[in-house]
Amino acid sequence: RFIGEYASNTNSLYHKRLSIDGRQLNLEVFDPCSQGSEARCILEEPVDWADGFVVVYNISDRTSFINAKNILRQIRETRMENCKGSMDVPVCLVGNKQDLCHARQVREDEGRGLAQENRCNFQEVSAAESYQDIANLFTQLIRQVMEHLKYRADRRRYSGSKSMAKLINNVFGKRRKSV
Ligand SMILES: Nc1nc2c(ncn2[C@@H]2O[C@H](COP(=O)(O)OP(=O)(O)OP(=O)(O)O)[C@@H](O)[C@H]2O)c(=O)[nH]1
Repeated sequence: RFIGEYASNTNSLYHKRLSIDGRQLNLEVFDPCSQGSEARCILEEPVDWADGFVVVYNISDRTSFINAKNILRQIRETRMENCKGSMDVPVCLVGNKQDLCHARQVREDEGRGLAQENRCNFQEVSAAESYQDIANLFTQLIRQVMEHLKYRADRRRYSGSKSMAKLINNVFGKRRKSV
């Protein structure tokens, strides 16, 4: 549901239970209060705990696009510190307020280009006009998040079994020597 007017100058955490592909999920959406003046917007804290990100700008406000660019850089830097070359945490860049395209300040191809540079998904939407597009966008991101978490768990299992194989080799090696 689109709420036209509301106070939104604090960090907000939203909870939702939902079912995707037969799996029951508890979704937590943290909407951080971004800080900074003009085109120097950054998040208050690094968001290294998040499983996925939705970065939103307003297509009729170039400053918000520059802010989104800064936030994407911040996410990328946090990802590089934490992921160490593993598959990226999913990010979706969203150009909102498509209904205001008569006052457009950011071209669609600029948004798409920024998304490509940051290896993330991209979509233009109008939260005011289409609830369904936003719902689909979240569903798509959550599917990617689940894939990403599975990938990380498989990697951990694989490196765990490699260490086990090493351990077994060492033990046998020692035994052979002592026989
Ligand atoms: N025309 C139009 N207005 C929108 C749309 N989405 C949000 N708005 C309006 O834009 C204003 C800002 O929306 P917010 O959701 O507070 O945006 P925000 O980026 O979280 O703003 P901050 O809380 O300042 O960070 C509100 O008045 C919304 O009603 C849209 O798709 N079209």
